[in-house]
Amino acid sequence: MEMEAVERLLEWATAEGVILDGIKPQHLPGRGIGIVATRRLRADERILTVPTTLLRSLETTPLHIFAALTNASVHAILAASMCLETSAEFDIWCAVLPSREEFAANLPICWPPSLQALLPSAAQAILAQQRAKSDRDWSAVSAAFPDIERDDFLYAWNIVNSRTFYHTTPETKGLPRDDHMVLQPVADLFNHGADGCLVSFDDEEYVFTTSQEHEAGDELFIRYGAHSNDFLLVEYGFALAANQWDEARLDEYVCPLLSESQKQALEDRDYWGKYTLDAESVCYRTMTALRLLCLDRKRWLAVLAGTRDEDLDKDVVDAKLLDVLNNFEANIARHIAMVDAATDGTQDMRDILRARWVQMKDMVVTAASSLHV
Ligand SMILES: C[S@@+](CC[C@H](N)C(=O)[O-])C[C@H]1O[C@@H](n2cnc3c(N)ncnc32)[C@H](O)[C@@H]1O
Repeated sequence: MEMEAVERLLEWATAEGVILDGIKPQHLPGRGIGIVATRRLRADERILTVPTTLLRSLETTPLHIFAALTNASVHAILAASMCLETSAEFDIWCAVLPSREEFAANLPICWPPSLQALLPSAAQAILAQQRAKSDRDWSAVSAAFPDIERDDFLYAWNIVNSRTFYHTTPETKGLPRDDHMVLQPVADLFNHGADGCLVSFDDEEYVFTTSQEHEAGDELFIRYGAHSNDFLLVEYGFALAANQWDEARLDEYVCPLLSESQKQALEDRDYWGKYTLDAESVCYRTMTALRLLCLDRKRWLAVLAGTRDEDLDKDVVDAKLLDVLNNFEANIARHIAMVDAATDGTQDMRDILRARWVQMKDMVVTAASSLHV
């Protein structure tokens, strides 16, 4: 995309009251457009202000669209409204949005099913939910607006999915949390990072403020949420190389080891499932389940009650954990081999997929090497 499109967007946006102070959009390799500092910035500087009048929300949706979709989600309404909009102003905004080809390459929802099937199970679960939501929204919109093409709707739906901001007004406050969303120009060019700028809004404006100092040329981020890489990959089409919120699910390796009665004991105490591994270690739930495989019930309960020191059984539980991690690693190796053998989709898709499995392998290897078994 040419830079003139960004220049035109800025010209229009500033004429409409958007204020950029010390920042500008810039093409960044591998991240599309992002926001960079044009000068040294202090912490607590207001760098971007977007007037509420420029937000695309439920309230600014033309009445006939809103009225035809009364039971649909705000996500569906915003996407339908994008499909039906014909103003020249909106064209200026759309010119900087990611292309359909970029979405097709990056977003798993657009991939061939054979590649989707090679996603880690946590990502597949997120994808299934996303698809259910988009199918529901498409049913509502196609019934109300039969002239909207499915491909156009899905493109708009993905734009809304990957670029909206949390926002409420007294009128929208009562809606479900998922419906508290608005689109806004320029602000939607911030990429995601852990140390993001601060965001806030009131009736008049949406405001972005630095949370720390930045040098000129630094990219500025906002935090989309405390998301794992599986979530980022499915919802936004990228994963971070270093992600403090990354995690992998261990359920498929832990649950089959437990008998019915052990499962019941865990369920009774709310320790069944949701076993996770993060960049540093496995969660307490996992250790509790694995401990049940190693100890008799009396001792296991004593650890839970705090009357038996959990370190007493550390070696034997760690050995069980190592078995689990080794099984996981073997499964990762199988998936990497399947991705390498795959011919469906594009090389970009397969590279994204492979990179995700390699990240998981790194997590498993790090966790295994910290065990002294
Ligand atoms: C709200 S938009 C941000 C602006 C976007 N880069 C653009 O060119 O329009 C969200 C999209 O930006 C990209 N993105 C955001 N943060 C990223 C990051 N840390 N690394 C790579 N891509 C990122 C993803 O494609 C994501 O779907």
